[in-house]
Amino acid sequence: MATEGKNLSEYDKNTIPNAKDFRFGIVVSEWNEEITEGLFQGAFDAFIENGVKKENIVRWNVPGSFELIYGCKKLQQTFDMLDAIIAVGSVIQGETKHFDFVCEGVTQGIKDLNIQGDIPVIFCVLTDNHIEQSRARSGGKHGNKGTEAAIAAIKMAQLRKDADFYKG
Ligand SMILES: Nc1c(NC[C@H](O)[C@H](O)[C@H](O)CO)[nH]c(=O)[nH]c1=O
Ligand SMILES: CC(=O)[C@@H](O)COP(=O)(O)O
Repeated sequence: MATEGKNLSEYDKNTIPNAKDFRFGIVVSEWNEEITEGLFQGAFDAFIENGVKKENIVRWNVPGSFELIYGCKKLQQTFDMLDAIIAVGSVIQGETKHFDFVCEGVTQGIKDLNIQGDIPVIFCVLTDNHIEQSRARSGGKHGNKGTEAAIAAIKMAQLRKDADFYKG
């Protein structure tokens, strides 16, 4: 189902693990700040609504979505007690193929961080044709992808905790 057929902000609270002891990082791209601030707020609010303590949420900013890769890598290394990280970005098609390379680079880079690192990195990067699509997905008619990302982060933090428990 495409985003068009669902609301990114809707979730069943009964399926969300207890997040009160989890610690999260959010790395936010400054490109398309109107959009990325909306995504950040959606994620932050969802964390608080699900019991995460404000003091357990750390935010770093990076210049653009391509820098999310390095920023998330350094956050993993610097705060190794984090339970999950969200990478927040907004890439909007321009006149050239740059959009394609930024989107592909960020996607592959964040994928690599999930393979190489031990802290899950959640992909909260909008890749839109125009800003109206971005607005619709960062608190507009389709909800907020930041909310969706926070829920994913909580679920992956719980999966990681369960895996470590079973590993002993
Ligand atoms: N056009 C967009 C960019 N471009 C900048 C790159 O992300 C990067 O910062 C630059 O190439 C220097 O390494 N970034 C976005 O996040 N969104 C865009 O629409
Ligand atoms: C995603 C981008 O880098 C893009 O917005 C840059 O715009 P342009 O392709 O017109 O240089």
